[in-house]
Amino acid sequence: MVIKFIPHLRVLSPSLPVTGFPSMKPARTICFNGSIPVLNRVFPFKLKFLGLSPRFNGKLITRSLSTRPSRPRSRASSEFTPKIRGDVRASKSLIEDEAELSDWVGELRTDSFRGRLTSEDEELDADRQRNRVRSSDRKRNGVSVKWRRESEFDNFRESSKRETRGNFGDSISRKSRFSKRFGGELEDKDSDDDGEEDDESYSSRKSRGVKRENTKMDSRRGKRNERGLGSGNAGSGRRMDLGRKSNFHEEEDTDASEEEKGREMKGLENFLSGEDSDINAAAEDDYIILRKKASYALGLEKDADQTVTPRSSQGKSESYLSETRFDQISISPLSLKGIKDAGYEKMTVVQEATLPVILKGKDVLAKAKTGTGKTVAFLLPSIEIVSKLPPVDRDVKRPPIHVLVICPTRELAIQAASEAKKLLKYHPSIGVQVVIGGTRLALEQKNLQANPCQILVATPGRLRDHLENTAGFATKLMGVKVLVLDEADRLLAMGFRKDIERIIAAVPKQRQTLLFSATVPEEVHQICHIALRRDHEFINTVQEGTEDTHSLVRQVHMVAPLDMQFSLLYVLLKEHIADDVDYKVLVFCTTAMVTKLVADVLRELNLNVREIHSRKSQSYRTRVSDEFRKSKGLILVTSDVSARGVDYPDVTLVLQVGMPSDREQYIHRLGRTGRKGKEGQGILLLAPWEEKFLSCVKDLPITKAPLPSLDPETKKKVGRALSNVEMKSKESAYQAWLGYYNSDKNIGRDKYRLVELANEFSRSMGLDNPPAIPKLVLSKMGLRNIPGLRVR
Ligand SMILES: Nc1ncnc2c1ncn2[C@@H]1O[C@H](COP(=O)(O)OP(=O)(O)OP(=O)(O)O)[C@@H](O)[C@H]1O
Repeated sequence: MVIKFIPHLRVLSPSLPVTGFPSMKPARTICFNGSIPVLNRVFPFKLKFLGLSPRFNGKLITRSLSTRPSRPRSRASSEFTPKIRGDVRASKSLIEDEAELSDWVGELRTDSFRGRLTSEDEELDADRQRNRVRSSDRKRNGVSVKWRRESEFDNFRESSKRETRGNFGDSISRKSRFSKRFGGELEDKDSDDDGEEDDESYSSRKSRGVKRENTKMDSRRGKRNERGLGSGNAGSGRRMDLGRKSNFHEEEDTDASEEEKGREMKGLENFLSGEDSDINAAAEDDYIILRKKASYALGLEKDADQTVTPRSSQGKSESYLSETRFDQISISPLSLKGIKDAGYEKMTVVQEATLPVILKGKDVLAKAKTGTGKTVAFLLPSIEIVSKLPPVDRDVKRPPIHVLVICPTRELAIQAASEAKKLLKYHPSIGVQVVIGGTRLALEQKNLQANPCQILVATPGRLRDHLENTAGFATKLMGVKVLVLDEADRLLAMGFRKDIERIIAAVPKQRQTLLFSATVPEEVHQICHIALRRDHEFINTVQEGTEDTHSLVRQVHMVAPLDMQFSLLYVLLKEHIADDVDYKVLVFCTTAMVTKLVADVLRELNLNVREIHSRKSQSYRTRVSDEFRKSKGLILVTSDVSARGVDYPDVTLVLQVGMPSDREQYIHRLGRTGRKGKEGQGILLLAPWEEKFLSCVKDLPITKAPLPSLDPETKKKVGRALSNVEMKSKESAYQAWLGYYNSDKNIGRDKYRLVELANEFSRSMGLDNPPAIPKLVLSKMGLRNIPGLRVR
C-alpha cells in the first residue's frame, strides 16, 4: 500500500511561502482581582482561552489493584512492604527499617552500575563535522533539517501545495494589556508593544522549527553503537560521571518511582564507595561545559554556530498543532475513525514530523515539548504497522506481541494503554494490555493468557518479572516489531537501565525502536547505543532558539528561608485559589514523606488536598489520579511519580517546593501545566542554599519573584496546623529530608552544614528538637557523630 502523507508546508517544504493563519481569534478574558496582590504580581496577567474544544478532555484511567506474589530477591511489591533486590532498582526509604536498610546497602555494594557517559575528546570534532547542517537547508524559514532524503518527502510536498489554509482550532493566547499594566516586576518576553497581536504576528509565531537529524555515526563510533548488550558501554577514553545529579533520599518502592530510586541508589553508591570526591572535584560550570561537549559528541546538541532561527519567531509562543489533518494522510480508515472519535482532527507538530519517518521503518529519537501529543505520535504508526501484519492464527499457542511500549511510571503506562484503546476502537482484532507493578502478577498472567494482545504497555520492572516468571512470555516477545521507550531519558535513569538492557536483549534485533521524550539530555546516548539502529533519526520539534518549556507557562522562582516556606506555600495557594475558581494545582515535593507532610499541613489548613506518592497503594494512586484528572478546585501534593507524562487537563499552577533532582525533572514537572497550547503558571520555591539549582535552568525564562508578605495571623494559623500534624509524619519527613539533601553534592558534602539545615527544617515544622534517628541509619548516611543529630 502506498502511504501518502500531507505534511505541513512549513516542515517539508520550508522554501515555500508560509501560509497565513486562518481565523484563529482566541478570545480573551482578563480577570483582575484587586484583593489578591501576590499572584497578580507574580503572574501579572490573567489570560483565558475560550476556544478550547471540550473534546480534549482528559483520558480515562483504568484501575488495577492487588499485590503480586513475592519471589526470591524480587522488588518490593507493596508500598509498605519493602523488599530487597540486588539491582539498583531496589529501593525503599533508607529510613524505616534498620535491618532492611543494612541488607539493602549491602546489596547495593554488589551492584555497581555507574551512570557514566562516555565522551571521547578525540571524537568531538569529528562528530561536530558529521552533524554539520547544510546551510542551504538551515536557512529556510526557521526549519533546521540536518539530514533529509528528498525522495521521502516528494509526495508530501505535492500534497502540501494543494493544502488549503485550515482552521486553527486551538487557541494561542495573546498577551494582554493587563500584562503591561502589572508587568513591572516580571519580564514579559512574549508581550507585544501594545499588548495586542495581529494575524501577521500569529503567522510568525507559527513558524515552528522541526529539526531532523540523521544520527549515523562514523565507523568507530558505530561499532560501539551497534545493538546488543554491552556495546553501549564499550566506549573507552575519558568518561564523564553523571552521578552528580543523583540523589540519595527517602523514596519509593514501586515501579512508578524507579527513576527516583535510581538516583537514590546512585547517590548512595557513590557515597559508600567514596566516589563523590570525583564528582565534587568538578565545579558546576565545568560540569555544564562537559555536558555540552558530550552533547556535541552525540550530535544531540545544536551547534550554536549553526543554528538558524528566524528573529520573528524567537521567544514567540507556538501552536502544538500542525495544519495537517489526520484525514489528509494515508492511514487506515479504521485508525482514522478511532482518531475522529477521540476528537483529534489535526496532527500535532510532533505527530506530523514523526509519522512518515516511522512508517518508513526508521528508528526515531524524538523530542517534543510536554503535552504535545507524543503518545499518539508513537501509538498511531505502531498500530498502523500492526494492522498491516498478517492476522495472528487463533490456534497459535503463544501469540506474538508486536508492539512493546515501556513507560517509566505506572500512571504513564495506564495512560498510554488507555490512549491506545481509544485509537484501537475500530480495530477489533488488535488487543492492548498493560502490565505494571503494584498489581498481582498472577492476575496479569491470567489476562495475558486469556486475552492475547499485540500491543503491550509495561513498566520496566514488571515486564522483567514477566520475562522471568511467566511461561511463554519470552517467546511472545520474540514477535516484537516495534519497541517504544516513552520518556526515554528517564528510562535510561540508573534505576531502569538493567531492566531495559534485559528487555532489549529479549526482543528481536530486527525491530524498529522509537524513543520519545520532552527532554533529551546527553545521557540518552547510552540508550541509543543499546537500543537504536545506527541510522536512526533524531527529530527535534522544539524550535531552535526557544526553550524546552512553553512560552505560555509563566515561570517564577522565589527564595525564602525554610521557616517561612509552609506559610508562603499556604499564601501562594490561597492567592491562586482566590484568583481562579477553577484552580487545579500540583505541588511537587522532594520525597514521598515530605509530600505526605506537606499534604497533612495543607489539609489542616482546610485546603482541598489530595496526595500521591509511592508510599500509597497503586489502587489509591489510580483513584486519586483519576479524581484529579476530572476535577477542578483541587490541589494534588505529589512526589515525582506525577512528574512525567501524566496528562492532567487544565492544571493552572505547578508549584515546586525545594530543588528538583535535575533540570529535566524541573521541565517535566512544569510540563503538567500549559498542555496542548494552554496557559499555565509555575512557581519554584527554593531555600537560599538551593539557589544554585538555577544555574541548571538558566536558559529557561524563570524570573525571580518577590515574596508575598506574611501577616502574623497567617503565621499563627500555619503554626497551629503544623502542631496538629502527627509527630510520625514529621519524623519521617525529617529523615527523608536529610536523605534527599545528603545526596546533593554541594550540600551533602559538608555534613555539619547539612545537619544545621536539616534542623532548620525540623524547626520549620514547629519542633523544638529534631527527631531522633536510628544509629544504623545515621551511619549508613555517613552522619554518625555529627553534632546536632539525635540518635536513637
Ligand atoms: N492530534 C491531536 N489533537 C488534539 N489533541 C491531541 C492530539 N494528539 C494528542 N492529543 C491530546 O494532547 C494531550 C497531550 O498528549 P500527550 O499526553 O501524549 O502529550 P506528551 O507530549 O506525551 O506530554 P508529556 O511530555 O508530558 O508526556 C492529551 O490529552 C492527548 O489526548
